[in-house]
Amino acid sequence: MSKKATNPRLLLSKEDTWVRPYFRKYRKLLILVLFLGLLTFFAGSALMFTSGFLISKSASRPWNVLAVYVPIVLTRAFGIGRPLFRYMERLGSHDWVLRMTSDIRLKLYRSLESRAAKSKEEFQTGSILGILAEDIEHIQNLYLRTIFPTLIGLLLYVLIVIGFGVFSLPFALLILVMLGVIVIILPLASVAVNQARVYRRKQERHTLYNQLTDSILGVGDWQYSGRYEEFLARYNDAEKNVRAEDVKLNKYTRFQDFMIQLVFGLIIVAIFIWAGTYFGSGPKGSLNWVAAFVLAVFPLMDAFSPISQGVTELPMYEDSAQRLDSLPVAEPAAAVDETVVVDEPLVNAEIDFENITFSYQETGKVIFQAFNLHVVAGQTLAILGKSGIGKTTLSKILRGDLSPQAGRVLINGQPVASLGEMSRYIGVLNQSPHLFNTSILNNVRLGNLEATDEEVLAAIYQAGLQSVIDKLPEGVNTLVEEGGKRFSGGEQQRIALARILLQDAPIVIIDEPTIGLDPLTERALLETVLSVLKDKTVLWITHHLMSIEQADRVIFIQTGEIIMDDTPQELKETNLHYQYLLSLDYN
Ligand SMILES: Nc1ncnc2c1ncn2[C@@H]1O[C@H](COP(=O)(O)OP(=O)(O)OP(=O)(O)O)[C@@H](O)[C@H]1O
Repeated sequence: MSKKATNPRLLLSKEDTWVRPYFRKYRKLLILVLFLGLLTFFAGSALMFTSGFLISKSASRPWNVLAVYVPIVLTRAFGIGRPLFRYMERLGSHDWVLRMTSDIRLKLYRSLESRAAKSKEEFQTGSILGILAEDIEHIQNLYLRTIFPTLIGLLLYVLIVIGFGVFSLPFALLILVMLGVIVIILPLASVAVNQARVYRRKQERHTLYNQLTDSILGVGDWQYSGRYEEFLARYNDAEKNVRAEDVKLNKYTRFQDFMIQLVFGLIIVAIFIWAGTYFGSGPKGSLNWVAAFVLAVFPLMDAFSPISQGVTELPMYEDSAQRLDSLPVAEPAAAVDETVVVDEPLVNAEIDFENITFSYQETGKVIFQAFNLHVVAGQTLAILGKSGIGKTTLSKILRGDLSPQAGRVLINGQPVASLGEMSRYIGVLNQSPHLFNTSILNNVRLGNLEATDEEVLAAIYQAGLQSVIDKLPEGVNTLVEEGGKRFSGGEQQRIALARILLQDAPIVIIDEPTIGLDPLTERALLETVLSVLKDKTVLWITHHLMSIEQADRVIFIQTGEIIMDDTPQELKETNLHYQYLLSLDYN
């Protein structure tokens, strides 16, 4: 968590970069929404006012038809106006919220994408799901349930007090106090009582998300180890905590609603008495105003009652804002003039690692120290080395997912950082490519969304999937099912390979895609992969030496240095260590 995340009052403070900026950005729409909100309540109140007047007037035998005709027209006008304004206000406020959510989602995506490789390590899947599912929705609700109703309620509060002030100052003061209980005292009391509770509930929900996703991702292992019951019990316990907080909060909400209704009842009685005395002392017909005033107050209840609930939820929004704020700030894209824009597809790409020094911040362990490597364009380079020596780290440095503390990485003489979108340059075939729950065709098309069906099919067949597809009743339109489980490991890798072929990047990193495959499937897959990628620059990270003779060059990394570097044929003849590795692999 960043330092900012511990700031107790982040929401809407100057440091808040997730909520506050949108106030300014869409302020005109905000003003319009507030105005329409006010008009809605005004029309509702005026409707009841004119209706009350009309009923009373009609009952007192009006001396002139115009005395009822005008209120009838007004009743109609306000009756139509109220839903119309409400509709427009809803339209406006949701438009505002959707615009803002879309901005926030984009910002969130950029933030996670800019450090895609790191985000996965820094944030648990559950946290990210929590942010996507809950926090953004909370921020939406912050506007719809708290900010808009509170602002409209406060504005109405002021207007009503001023309105009564026109007739009678003492009564306006009484209304100021009584409505103040609903608009100010009850919300503050609710925050004081529930703040910690709302915050705790949010935290517990978040823990629940983390636990649940973590456990579900490993549900198989829970079952295999015979501890499924324990898993369920743990989850139920965590959920029970959340529910216990919910029950307490609901209890308080019911009490609060009761208090609001009670105070409102008192306000109505007060207005009834005041209007009776105030207008009753005039000429006879003046009593007509009593019903008008009393009825006009009823619709206003809808304006004031949501304030307490909305304000109570503030700590929850605060927590969401803090969590969003703890996300990495998206690294700004390199300025266009510094970015090398390549319009033509790159065919050849050579790679240079120059004096790379790298250690993971978390452990401080130095993985590379002044590491140098030049890879010729079109070369297939096999990278060997003990587990944990840094082979995958090297590929991440090449992709720019990790930045070295010293040195630089060049592709065709250009620093990787200045190249912009890396998928134009590098494709990756790793141990577990993700297949989405859609057709084979769509999964492969991900490599290049512009590709025609013919191009997609060509890539599929090149990846050696013809015989697999032929057996499927729906051919390339067959769904791969979640995570690709409709297909075997080797077949999934071939689908991923087709995707890479379609992507047509000049460099491909192959990071042990054959793990878990039987030797025959492994050999067949490697043969396809290496032959279809033979014109590209390939960095092939491997433990197995199967098919290694197809590489142009083999290097062996040990404690951050290259201790072996030659063609596989030369190494086989001259290098004892390599011969030993070969003997291990083939025995
Ligand atoms: N995010 C990380 N934070 C801290 N240390 C890490 C991180 N990722 C990897 N490491 C460590 O860095 C070292 C190199 O890891 P890397 O995955 O690059 O090794 P590798 O050679 O590809 O291993 P393998 O062949 O087993 O896949 C390991 O000791 C690993 O524990």
